[in-house]
Amino acid sequence: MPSKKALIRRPSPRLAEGLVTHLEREKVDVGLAEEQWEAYVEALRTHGWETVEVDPADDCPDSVFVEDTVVMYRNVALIARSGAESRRAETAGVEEAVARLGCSVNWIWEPGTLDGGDVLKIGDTIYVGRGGRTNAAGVQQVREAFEPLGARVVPVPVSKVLHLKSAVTALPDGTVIGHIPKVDRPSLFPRFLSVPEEAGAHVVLLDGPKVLMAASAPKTADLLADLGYEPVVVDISEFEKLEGCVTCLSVRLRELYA
Ligand SMILES: NC(=O)NCCC[C@H](N)C(=O)O
Repeated sequence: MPSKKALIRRPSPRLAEGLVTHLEREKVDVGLAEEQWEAYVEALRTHGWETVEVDPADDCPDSVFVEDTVVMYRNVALIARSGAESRRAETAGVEEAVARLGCSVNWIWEPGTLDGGDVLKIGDTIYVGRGGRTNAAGVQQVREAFEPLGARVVPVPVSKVLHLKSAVTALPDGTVIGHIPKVDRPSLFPRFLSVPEEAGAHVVLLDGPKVLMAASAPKTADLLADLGYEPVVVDISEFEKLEGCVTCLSVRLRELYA
């Protein structure tokens, strides 16, 4: 029976100092962000995910975006090396957490850079965004880490948004969804569905037809409901001000041996 564990990390009190690259900086309400984070975690739990809290990294403003620190494939945790130097200290606590869960641990090494937000797995295909945070050496190291385990790595250019998964994610049947103005090459994906909102491109697969989505994409939620999915909606406005989305607040671990 596959495990359903999800790594999460409590927001830093310095969250408001988080990086912004493609957006104008807006004031972040840290108290509201904490409430939104609790509701996000509760939504995961309600749908059967056991949440595993990584030790907080209070000095790292962006540490809540735990997805960027590690990529899981089967039982292997590949510890990222962020393209943003200010985020590199975040990995220490994550490394401890995945080791405690019994994962094999591997690392992206210099000169490679990789943010987990650039990695989209669909079955054994691993799309890796080559953009502002992930370089060619990072892509190559993902190949070397995971292709011997049976994965196929497909590099994808990313120029319009922070990460690949800011542009596209995938529905339970593997259809890739994205908001066309933000996707560099939709034709790289075998099945692509365009959605009407940028935030509509972000779904976390919860269970069967249930998909976790942001409240900022109501038209996409309607579209997906019309296609037979069951959107579970959370408000993550304070994280969106820092270019975060629903995917980046957790790392789901589905194939642990323990
Ligand atoms: N995977 C993600 O979408 N992560 C969001 C990271 C946002 C953070 N402010 C950053 O710029 O790194």
